Amino acid sequence: MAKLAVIAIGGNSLIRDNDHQTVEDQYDAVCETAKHIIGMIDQGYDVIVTHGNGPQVGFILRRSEIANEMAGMHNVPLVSCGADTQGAIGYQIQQAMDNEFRRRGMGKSALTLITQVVVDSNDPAFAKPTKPIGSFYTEEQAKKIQKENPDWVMVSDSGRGYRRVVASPKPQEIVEKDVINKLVREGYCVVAVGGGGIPVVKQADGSLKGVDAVIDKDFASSLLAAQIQADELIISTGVPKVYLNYGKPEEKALDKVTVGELKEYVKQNHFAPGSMLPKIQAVIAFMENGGKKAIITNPESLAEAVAGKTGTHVYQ
Ligand SMILES: Nc1ncnc2c1ncn2[C@@H]1O[C@H](COP(=O)(O)OP(=O)(O)O)[C@@H](O)[C@H]1O
Ligand SMILES: NC(=O)OP(=O)(O)O
Repeated sequence: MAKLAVIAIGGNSLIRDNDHQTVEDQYDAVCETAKHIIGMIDQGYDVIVTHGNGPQVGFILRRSEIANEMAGMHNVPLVSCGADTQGAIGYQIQQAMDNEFRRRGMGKSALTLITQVVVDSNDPAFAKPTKPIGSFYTEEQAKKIQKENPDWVMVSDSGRGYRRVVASPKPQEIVEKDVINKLVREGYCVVAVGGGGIPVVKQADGSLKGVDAVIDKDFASSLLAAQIQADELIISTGVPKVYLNYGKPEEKALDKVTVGELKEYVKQNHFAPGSMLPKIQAVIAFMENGGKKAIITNPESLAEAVAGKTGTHVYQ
């Protein structure tokens, strides 16, 4: 029987560097990633592909703001920018997967599901933005931008530059989880929970309403994986493995690690907040909610990682 994996692709891992940020560059990265995901499917996996949107949602929001400042165009609310990324990135992944399925005569197809994710309107995250979006800026650029936009909150993003941050409430419920579960178990490759899902709150009468925020896609993917009892949560990001003392001379790769050991390493501050820490927290949450195994690796190592040859493997 096929194993069911939720595989979460980082928004940053779809953008190779500052010189490769166009939609076409991103599609090239998506096509590469699709080949690696198919390398997993070949090994007997059914997959739900989830993806980030940090850079992309920030680009769309900034375009809207500039169009508003320069041409008086209406602003696009952040929640709609997030929904736009779900469609645009989902379209690219769906097309790339389908082209590859067809090329290899695999008789499978991919489809993208608009996914809403319920958050708590009283989540303290609304008062304390933490989710980096959009471009990376140098310290000098960040100071200038902050002066021009006093309402922005900017932080240093894991030593990679300065970025604008927005509210990132915790996901509580994946609204479309039953249909996602049904479709993947029928054999579709389902693209869902894009950008962590479109954040919505439940109103008194039970109706849903969008809110301006960006949900962490690793937390949302972890919740989805636990709720549909996926066998594995796989997080695909910019590094082949997780490291202790990352970026220091005594850096050490983690090959196999237990949840208990990971919790100890979190206490020892081995994982940067805003980048690796949320991934580790998402993996711990999945494992504590009944998950059997999680892997963290980069897109090009996916097939080798599920074969046990690389990546960081997390066990109970
Ligand atoms: N301990 C660590 N081990 C490995 N990578 C780390 C660690 N701490 C921070 N990182 C950084 O976190 C990055 C992943 O976070 P990020 O780029 O924000 O994710 P995403 O791929 O979801 O966009 C890695 O590429 C690496 O630069
Ligand atoms: N929404 C989200 O978590 O995006 P990134 O993976 O790009 O940070």
